[in-house]
Amino acid sequence: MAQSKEERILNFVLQNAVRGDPQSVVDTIDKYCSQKEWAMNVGDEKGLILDKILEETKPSVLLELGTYCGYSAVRTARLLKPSARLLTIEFNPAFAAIARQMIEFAGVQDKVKILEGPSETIIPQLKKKHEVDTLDFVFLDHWKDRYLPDTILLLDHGLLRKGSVILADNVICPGAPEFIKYIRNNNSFECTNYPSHVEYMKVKDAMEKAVFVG
Ligand SMILES: O=C(NC/C=C/[C@H]1OC[C@H](O)[C@@H]1O)c1cc([N+](=O)[O-])cc(O)c1O
Ligand SMILES: [Mg+2]
Repeated sequence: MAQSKEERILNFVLQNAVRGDPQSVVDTIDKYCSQKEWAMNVGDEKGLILDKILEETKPSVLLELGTYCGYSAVRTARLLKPSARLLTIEFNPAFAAIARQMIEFAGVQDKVKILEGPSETIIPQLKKKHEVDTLDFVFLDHWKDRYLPDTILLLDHGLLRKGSVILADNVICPGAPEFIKYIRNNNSFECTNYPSHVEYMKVKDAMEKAVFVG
């Protein structure tokens, strides 16, 4: 069977990064995806915005939607305190398998748990099945037309508390217009836009931070 792009990215990491060193895994994926094959990781430029917001928020319980190869899970986990936990939801089994190996190679498997399946099924299970009370930080990077329905699911299931931070990737490209319209017009959220570029490209993109104020 021909190798997938995601398998090529993983193999490049296994052969060129340092086992147990999450920064080297992040840098190696960025090197491959900027020089050899583009892939939809949040990347180095928007990754620095993610880093800054994580360092400001100091979250203990985090949720990511859209694991893909595990780039942002590794990038996030490298900044978390030892007791913090990241749950990351991935719909595609092939991507989940790549991400699992990426996360283990980086040595952050004790902080990261991949939940395989559709976000609309898993979000309602977070409290009872995954022992979540409320979420401190949510990173939206999955299908862009799921940003709004999944944000509403988080609210409906009492998963946000005063101060919970939602950070959304790609609010310009590919764009999440319904999500942006809703979140910027909802007084329960305080929004901040962070202009940037699509990973590894000169195309304009942005991230949106929405703090739940209750
Ligand atoms: O579609 C994008 N993301 C969709 C991600 C989908 C992931 O979540 C579920 C699916 O199995 C995949 O792992 C995307 C697309 C571009 N792009 O420039 O086309 C840039 C990005 O940062 C993106 O996140
Ligand atoms: Mg993205």
